Amino acid sequence: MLAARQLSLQYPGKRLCRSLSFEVNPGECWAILGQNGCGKTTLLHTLGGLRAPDSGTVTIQGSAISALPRRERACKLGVMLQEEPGEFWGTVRDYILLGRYPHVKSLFGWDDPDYTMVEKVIAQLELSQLADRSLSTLSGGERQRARMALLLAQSPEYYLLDEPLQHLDLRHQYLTMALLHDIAQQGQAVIMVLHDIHWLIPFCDHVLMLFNDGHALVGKTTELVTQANLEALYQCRIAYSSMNERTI
Ligand SMILES: Nc1ncnc2c1ncn2[C@@H]1O[C@H](COP(=O)(O)OP(=O)(O)OP(=O)(O)O)[C@@H](O)[C@H]1O
Repeated sequence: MLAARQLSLQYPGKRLCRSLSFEVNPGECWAILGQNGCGKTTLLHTLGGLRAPDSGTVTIQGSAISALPRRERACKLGVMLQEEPGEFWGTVRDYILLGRYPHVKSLFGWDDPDYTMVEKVIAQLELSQLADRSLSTLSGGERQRARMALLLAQSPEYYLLDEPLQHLDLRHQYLTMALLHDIAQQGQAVIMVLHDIHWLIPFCDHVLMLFNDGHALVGKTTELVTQANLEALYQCRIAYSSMNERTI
């Protein structure tokens, strides 16, 4: 389990959360919601060990994330950042292969199962026509699908994703949410920052609502995703009709 205990996060002059405790178990699909600037990315980075908490702890199966060797950490945790630093000059397939890096066993690089896995995720993300193209030539949505494919190739136990639907058209938003839901069903865990509340009820079983004053609501989607809670969270009127169907 990924456990946050008594977590407090802040920047000078801004408290993002205080004494926040929750547990994410294998098989669960979580959404982190809140207004711009409330601290969702900072929280996700802290859960992924990219930032130390100001107080409190984050552990994975009882171990502090910072204590895990890097390769082991990459097998347990996969992080999709909101923005990717740097440029990559290889093909889409080369890029996705990087996801297999923590699993490499041979001194000589990737083995057949790694290549097989990469072809599988290329097909899943509908990237077959683009696999031999330079990554740098892809559109925003195509690149986002390549980033998702890299994470699937990495196949971590816990997926941490910051706005995984950015740049995607409606079809690929749906496919990505269905994919993330399936990943959780298969026994891994998914935690994503989400802005589009329409995907919540069909695909996410847990939710963390982070308010601007640093308090949070944490629990089951079916209990917390109410019109009153959403209006309090986003500070606007919302005509919310829950979309319970997993089809568009
Ligand atoms: N290094 C920093 N120093 C000071 N303040 C920061 C720093 N990084 C982020 N912040 C501030 O902390 C707050 C939380 O930022 P964060 O990126 O976590 O928000 P968010 O909820 O993910 O926002 P968005 O929905 O816009 O992506 C913001 O007000 C941001 O300006």
